[in-house]
Amino acid sequence: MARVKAEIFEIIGPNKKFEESDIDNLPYTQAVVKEALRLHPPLPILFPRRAMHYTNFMGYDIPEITQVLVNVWAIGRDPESWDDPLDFKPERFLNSKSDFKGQCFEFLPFGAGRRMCVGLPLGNRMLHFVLGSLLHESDWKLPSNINPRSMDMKEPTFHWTDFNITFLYSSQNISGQNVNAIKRCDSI
Ligand code: HEM
Repeated sequence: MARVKAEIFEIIGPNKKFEESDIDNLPYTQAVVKEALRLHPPLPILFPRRAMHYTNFMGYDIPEITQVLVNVWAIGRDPESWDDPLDFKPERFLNSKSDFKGQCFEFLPFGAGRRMCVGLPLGNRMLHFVLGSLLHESDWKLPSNINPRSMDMKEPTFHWTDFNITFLYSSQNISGQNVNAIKRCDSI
């Protein structure tokens, strides 16, 4: 928080209001927003997709009419893609090409493909604008009797190994399909 504040004060100064046009000049603030979205994507599982026909994807058989759920929450914490995945380290996004425009498959807080979030430009701007304005206008402190280390910031959710992609079957499909032929996709 101190580093974001320092960056905002250096670029904007104490008297001017935070404006959307300032966002492009705040790389560390952008990295903080990305790191928050990596660890805490507001939509942890993307909207379901359905395979229109049989396909083989990276060696995995996906029968027709399979619903595919992409677990963005787990992908964002996958140790194969991220160093120290559970640590909040915005620096990992500085000088990195990793972005959430749907091309970096290890980082998909707005989804990807045809059904990716149409509100990305607005959502992205608002996150920076709200965070930036709150930090620019006010000093934030915990009450004196609260210790940051003792605060429970855990989310009541599953462990990353539970699944990265799950295949569900409609009842009409189960009867006709060899379910055993379908492998679990642990990493994408
Ligand atoms: C931090 C802000 C936001 C995040 C993280 C977010 C995330 C997402 C995600 C993950 C999806 C599903 C994409 C997929 O399945 O590939 C989605 C879809 C969608 N989002 Fe957002 N969203 C945000 C803000 C917004 C805003 C501000 C709007 C509208 C003003 C919006 C409108 C939509 C719509 C309409 C869809 C459905 C698109 C479709 O099915 O074709 N989102 N969003």
